[in-house]
Amino acid sequence: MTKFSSLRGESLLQTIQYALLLAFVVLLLRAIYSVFIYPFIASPLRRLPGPPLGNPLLGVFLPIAKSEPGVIQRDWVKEHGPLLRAVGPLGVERLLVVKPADLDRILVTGWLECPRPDFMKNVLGLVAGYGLLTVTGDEHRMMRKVLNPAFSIQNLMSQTELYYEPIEILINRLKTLIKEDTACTGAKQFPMYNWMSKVTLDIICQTAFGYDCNSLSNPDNELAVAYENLLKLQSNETNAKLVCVMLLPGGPALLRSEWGYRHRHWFNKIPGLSPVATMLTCVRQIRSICAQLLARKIQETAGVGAVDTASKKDIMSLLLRARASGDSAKDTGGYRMEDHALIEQMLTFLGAGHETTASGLSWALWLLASHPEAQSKLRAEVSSIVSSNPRPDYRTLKDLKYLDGVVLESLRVLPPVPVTNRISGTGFWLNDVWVPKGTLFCLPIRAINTWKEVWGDDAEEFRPERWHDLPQGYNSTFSFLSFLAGPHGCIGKTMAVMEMKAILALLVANFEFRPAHEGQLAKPTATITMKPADSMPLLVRALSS
Ligand code: HEM
Repeated sequence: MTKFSSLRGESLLQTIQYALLLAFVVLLLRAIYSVFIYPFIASPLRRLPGPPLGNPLLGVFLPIAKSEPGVIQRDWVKEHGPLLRAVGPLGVERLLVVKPADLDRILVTGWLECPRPDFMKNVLGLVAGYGLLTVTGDEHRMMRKVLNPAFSIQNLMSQTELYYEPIEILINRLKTLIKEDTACTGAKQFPMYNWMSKVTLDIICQTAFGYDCNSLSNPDNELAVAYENLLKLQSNETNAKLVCVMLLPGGPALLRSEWGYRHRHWFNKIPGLSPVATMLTCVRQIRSICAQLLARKIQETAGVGAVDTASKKDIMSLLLRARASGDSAKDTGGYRMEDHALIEQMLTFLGAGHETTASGLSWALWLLASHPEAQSKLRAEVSSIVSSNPRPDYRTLKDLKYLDGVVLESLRVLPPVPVTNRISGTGFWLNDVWVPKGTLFCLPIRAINTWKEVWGDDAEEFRPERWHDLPQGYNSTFSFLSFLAGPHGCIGKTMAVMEMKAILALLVANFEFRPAHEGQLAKPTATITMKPADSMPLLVRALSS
């Protein structure tokens, strides 16, 4: 009996060994097929034009990593046309799509079949909360329906006044620092990205949560410090490391879990992965501040402390009032945003609404500094308005034509999000090309915004006037894609444009901006957003009022 069971045990062990060996061989063959055979001879996309396949293990990874964000994609479009294939590491194919009809298929008519890829949702969720940026389908539709009223024109109009306190603090701080400068030249060099990051953080805290963060005057503010530490981590390298951890089986769940957070110090022991531990710490700090702010808001909305909540214009107060009255649930078939989901949205607004706008403003200031004639024209337009009304309202800002051109043109030429991705959840025909399930789409925003076929030969130049006489081929949805388009297009677009206008109008009316030194070049770098690697040093001269 014992001999019989030991024989059975041995043959079971042998069977397991054979099964494991077989599984290994199958996986190996599959990997060899995907990397070395499929993209070269079997893929239905292989006949599309595109850059050379290069090393099968790395694909186009190195040229992308070495190039300025969005520029290599632009060069490929120039060389190979508006629908091309590039093969990334391990044979993963991506389609670059530029033509309006193709973008419409991916972003609008077929948006449900083309969601954000998992690695993108996981990275966005980790740094900007598991809110609107990470959901899709019905959940997204309902969430967006609940949030839309907070971004309505009517609400934005009533919020515009909230921008001005932080902007005035910024202007006074810059003026004081220029005056205190021992060189006394009337001008001083400032890392403008850092200042734009502070003012936009203070504005989003006011407009989204009614919270006075005041990072401009109080650099020790807990939220400001956590954000500063998080932003310091941003680099191509950190992004690549984070994506690698996210691609490991169980990686996203580990980073999201309480266990992962408690054992985050282990990342410090793995060479090169310490930024992951710091990132988890910063995001936890930001999340817990959001939870405290929400708890306070819920108390206010319940009438505790006799606060006049009806007059509060911030997004959170509005969402809580709608939730308490049951209005939001009526329109969304009973969908109710619970507290934990609201905290994730708060993180999303902070992440998506702060750094993007700060980058957009830094690039606008750079373009104005390097185009003094455009800066003078803008000053001529805004100075008289600002001198008679230092806090221009929504309508006044909207009617300033040259300011409008400057904001749109800088977002077109140097978009804060230079490239984004989607994935095909099912196989489908795109024109006459069969796109297999699982194909990555690279939407090269910077290349689309400067596509010569639409914008003409001077497409890459900064020329705000072009917005007053748009080219014939201009498509109002797909030729300027800085905020993307379709159901996942930026919910904060109008808010961001208004905020940029208010800040630029007041800055240009009060200061002159020049390059920090002769021959200065912009140094864009990107993780998720494209920001200046050197924090955009500019020479700032205070203008006499
Ligand atoms: C200049 C400033 C901004 C730029 C360039 C920008 C750009 C974008 C882009 C390109 C997307 C789509 C990303 C993708 O799906 O791949 C997006 C989505 C989003 N943005 Fe913005 N954004 C800006 C400001 C804001 C502001 C101020 C807020 C909110 C306060 C905001 C909130 C969001 C949210 C929640 C989404 C996800 C929308 C959805 O999936 O339904 N953004 N933004």
